[in-house]
Parts: sequence; C-alpha cells; structure tokens
Amino acid sequence: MSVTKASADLAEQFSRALHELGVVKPQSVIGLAVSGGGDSIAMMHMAARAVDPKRLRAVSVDHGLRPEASTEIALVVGQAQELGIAHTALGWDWDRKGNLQGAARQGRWAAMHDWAAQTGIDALLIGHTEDDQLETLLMRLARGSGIDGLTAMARVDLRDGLRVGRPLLGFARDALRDWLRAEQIGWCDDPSNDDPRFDRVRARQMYAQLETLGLTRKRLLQTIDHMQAAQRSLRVAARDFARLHVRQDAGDLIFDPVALDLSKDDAPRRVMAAAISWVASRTYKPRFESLIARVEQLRKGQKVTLAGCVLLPLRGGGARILREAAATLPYTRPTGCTLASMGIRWDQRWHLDGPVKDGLRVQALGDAGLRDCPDWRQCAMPQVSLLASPSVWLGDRLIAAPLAGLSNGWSAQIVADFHSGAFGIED
Ligand SMILES: Nc1ncnc2c1ncn2[C@@H]1O[C@H](COP(=O)(O)OP(=O)(O)OP(=O)(O)O)[C@@H](O)[C@H]1O
Repeated sequence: MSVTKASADLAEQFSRALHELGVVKPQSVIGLAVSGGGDSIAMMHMAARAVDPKRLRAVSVDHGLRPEASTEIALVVGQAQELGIAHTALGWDWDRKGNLQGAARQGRWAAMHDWAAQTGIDALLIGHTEDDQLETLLMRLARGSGIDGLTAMARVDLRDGLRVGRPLLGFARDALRDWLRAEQIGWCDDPSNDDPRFDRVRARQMYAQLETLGLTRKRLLQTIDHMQAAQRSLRVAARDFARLHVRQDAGDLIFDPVALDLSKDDAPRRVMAAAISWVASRTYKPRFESLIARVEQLRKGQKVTLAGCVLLPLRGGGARILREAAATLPYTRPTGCTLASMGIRWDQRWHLDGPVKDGLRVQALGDAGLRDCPDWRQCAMPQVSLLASPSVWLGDRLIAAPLAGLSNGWSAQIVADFHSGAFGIED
C-alpha cells in the first residue's frame, strides 16, 4: 500500500471512530486536549479533517514543570492556527502537596474542566491510545482491581458532568507516529514518557516483556472486552436492584435496609457508589472496601460523610442521602438538577434545547401544584420553548437558558428520574 493511501486510511478510520463515539452532533462544539505529544497532535489533525475546524477548540495546559513545555505549547498554537482551530493555553500552579504526577493530572483536569464549562464545550476529546489502554490494564492488575478497573478506559464517559471521548483507543501509538511522519507533521516527545520513576513507563516496559510470554496485545484487549461485557450486565442488575430498594423523597435518596448490605453482593455497592456520584455531581470511584467500612458505620446508626454527601441513618435501618447538603459543591450538576441549583431563579422563564434523554423529567409548578410532563416537547407548560442560543449546559443532555420575565405564575424545575440513565448506572 502506498504511504498516501495508508495515511488516508488511518484518517478515515479516525473519522469513523470519532463519529461512532456519538459525541459529535449537529452544532456541537468539540474540545481537543492537545499536549503537543504525538498522539494528541495526530488527534487534532485528524479531527480537523473529520469535523469543521470552526467547531473545534484546542486546549493545552502548561504545568510549569519543564522548560520545554512552552515550546511544546507554541508548536500546538502554530498548528492549531494553520488548521483554523481556536486554541487556549492554560497554566497550573502546584501547591507542592501530593505526588507530582497525580497532582499534575488532577490540576490539568480541573483547569480543562473549567475551561470546557466556560467555553460551552459539548465533549472533550483526549488522545489516549490502544497502548495507553494496555498500560492502564497492567497498572490496574498490579493494584488488584476488580471488574470496573479491568475495563480500563471507556471510549466515552461522563466525568464531573463533562463528556469525555477517546477516539484513539483503537489506534496503536506507532501507527500514529508513522502517520505523522507520512504527513510531515511535527510533534514533541516528552522525556518524562521514558522516565522509569513513573508507573505508566514501567508498565510499558513490563508489557514489552510480557509479549514474549504470549501475552499479546490482542489477548489483553480481549480481556478488556470481556470485562466491559461483564460490567454492562452488572449495571443492569444494579439498576433492577435500585428499582426495588431505593427511592427519591423530596430530592433526597432513601435506601431501605437491604440496600445498605454492601458486603455480599455487587449490586448494592454499585448502587451506593452511583448514588453518591449522582448526589455529589462528580465522579466517585470508591475502593469498595472503604465504601463498605463507611456504610457499616451508618448501619450502626452513625451519620457519615462521603465525597461531600451527608448520609443519615434512618430509624427502621435504612438511610437517607441528603441532596441539599451537596448542592453547594462547586461542580456543574450533570443531571438531577433543579433550575435553582444551576443558578436560575425559579421565577424566571426558561426553555430547553437539545436531546433530553430518558430520565430527565420536566415538572411544571403552578398554582395547581406539581405536574409531571413525561415528554417535555408535549409539555403544556407555556414557558417551554425551543431556542438555539443555549447558556447553560449539562453534559450533552440538556441545555437550559433563562429568559427574562414570567407570565401567569408558573415556575419550573428539571428533575432526573433516579431509576434511569440519569442516575449513571445505565451509562
Ligand atoms: N498538558 C496537557 N495539555 C492538554 N492535554 C493534555 C496534556 N497532557 C495530557 N493531555 C491529554 O491527555 C492525553 C493523555 O496524556 P498523556 O500524558 O498520556 O499524553 P502525552 O504523552 O503527554 O501526549 P500524547 O498522548 O499527546 O502523545 C493526551 O493525549 C492529551 O489529550
């Protein structure tokens, strides 16, 4: 195959992979996290061929830790400009707490998350490759991870309310480098990617040795597939369990006594972790042993705080997770929002735009009390209308914008149906 043909094939394969993620929708604005390394540089160039560059926004974070970082970002700025992609450079200050790599990752994520919220990004693409996926699997094995950990990275997930897509997960790092060379596109190699002090680098070296034992790329990827299938089944079981044992009460979640027995079965643990994520509006991935220990305290009648959520024991043996106590957390609420929690006054007019998935229910509050509108498009509430200029977004599910004035005494709230996708266990 000629170099040009192979190159075009890879770009086309990328375009397919990107569209299969389901995050590119008409009018959506897509963010690209570009460090200047080969993977994310390739992602930026291929994305510019797959999507109108005017709908792309690139972002680079300078951690201020390496002198070369500013050169790397300058390279990204130049290439983004040539491609017609708007670019933003963000900084980060290390408070010298915690391990450097972990702190840098967290700081980078927080900076990009804020940037995405302010820029109106519908989904952020990250340049993780198949190699990163295998390294993740090995690192998780080394930590004794369970099924969720061994699924490695998802192609799409919702992190703290922001949709994150990984279109390169099916691409080998070497193939991307070959593509860049064939296209004569430059990139930077970060020397810390070869520094054996870092877990990921050692995982990469270990992987090279494991291959000689027959533990091939293909087999490891197969294991990830099996784990992902198992995870899907467990989520369905957890959803069914939640239907039976958890209910909403005035926005709080009520767990019956059976739902607090986390020690034996996967479903209650999964439901509790999902509930806490939902209430706190941020991703909560507990070590199950520590979750079980905390819930044991709760079962003994003690109040517990977990990931910023308050859990109160109930007299009959169950528990209540308070929604309001978590409402002050500085996170965009991905689902389960009331307009008030999004900073919109209840007495303002508002409208919805975009696909409202299962599980988001519009309720209209008027003199006649609370009314459910199962399909918001059919909702009789007079203020609901479609408009193309969103000002508040929630993941990619819902966009609401306040409008001035209100007639005839109606107000409204958006609530998430606890038993459905909005809760996160069906994602
Ligand atoms: N400083 C950064 N600024 C913006 N995005 C970043 C930054 N560091 C990492 N990322 C994003 O996270 C992905 C994975 O990070 P990782 O540290 O594995 O990548 P890298 O080796 O720095 O660069 P690349 O993956 O582009 O070769 C990157 O592909 C990129 O999308």
